[in-house]
Amino acid sequence: MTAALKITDLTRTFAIGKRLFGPPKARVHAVNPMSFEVRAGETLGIVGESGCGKSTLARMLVGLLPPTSGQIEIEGRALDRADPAAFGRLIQYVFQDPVSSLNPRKTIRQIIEAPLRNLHGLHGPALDTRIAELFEAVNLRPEFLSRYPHEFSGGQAQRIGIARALAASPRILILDEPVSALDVSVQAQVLNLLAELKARLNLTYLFISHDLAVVEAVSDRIAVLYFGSLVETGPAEKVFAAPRHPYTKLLADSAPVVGRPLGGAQSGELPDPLNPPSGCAFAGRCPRVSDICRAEVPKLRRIEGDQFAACHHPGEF
Ligand SMILES: Nc1ncnc2c1ncn2[C@@H]1O[C@H](COP(=O)(O)OP(=O)(O)OP(=O)(O)O)[C@@H](O)[C@H]1O
Repeated sequence: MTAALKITDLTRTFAIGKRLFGPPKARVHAVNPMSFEVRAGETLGIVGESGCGKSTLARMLVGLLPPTSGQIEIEGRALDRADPAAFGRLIQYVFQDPVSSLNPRKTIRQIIEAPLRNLHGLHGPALDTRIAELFEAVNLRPEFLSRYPHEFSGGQAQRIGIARALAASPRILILDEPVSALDVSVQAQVLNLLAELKARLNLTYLFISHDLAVVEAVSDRIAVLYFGSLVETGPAEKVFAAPRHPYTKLLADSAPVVGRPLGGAQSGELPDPLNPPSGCAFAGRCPRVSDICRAEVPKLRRIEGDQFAACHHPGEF
């Protein structure tokens, strides 16, 4: 079956200390050659501590940032960066901070209208019908359309953000910490809405979050990122319960409580992104480190069933 989303050797570096002539002084490797697939109808959770490359990956996937190299395919079609509307019609982004992601000078109607006009050329009664449908889909009252973003609570604003993303009729949503800015009481409502929309519209989700309990609850599979690389992927019920990569174990051990972020895992030393180690990037923090770990970057390989890890000593802890 064709994957909903497939990335192949996707890479992004950033030049630091640019000079007018000649090469930059240094390069940060934000995303190292990364390959994975997301199956149709699946939710892939993406976790990892701050700076591991989650946002850079997400921004490449929605066409906001050009990759340094590699390929992005949606439903078997390679995305062409020369055609940003092609990205827009297939893959959309829901932002972490719902209120500030909405233009404060535009009414909600203007915000929702833009993708319908620009990507689908809708106008007149067809436009009105589609706006009404979208508002109903996210359980918002039609009279809200004439209001401005600051008049809404976080939960309502996130529903508007979701309606705006759906206006493009995408196949895939990138949900970047979609509930972490919301009150706990509202988080479940928004998560339920997302689950309902996914089933109804046959969507595929990438769900990025620091909150392991939320990721575990909403995902079918989970991908763990460390220092710009995928270090483990597998079924949601396996990855934290029976981790194979020592970094996943560290995350799982440090966030046992629902709603608790990845606090404890931040205590170790991350390598210097300007001067990455020659072997495994986790070697400096790993209790099972050996000579091969310092010499050779481990490749992501199948450990058991659908569980993959990039470790020279998987599960040995
Ligand atoms: N525009 C940029 N210029 C230089 N370095 C960058 C740029 N954007 C990101 N980076 C670097 O790339 C790496 C990955 O950053 P990224 O923001 O993707 O991580 P993240 O996992 O999303 O973190 P967070 O959860 O804090 O948003 C970091 O080392 C970061 O400093």
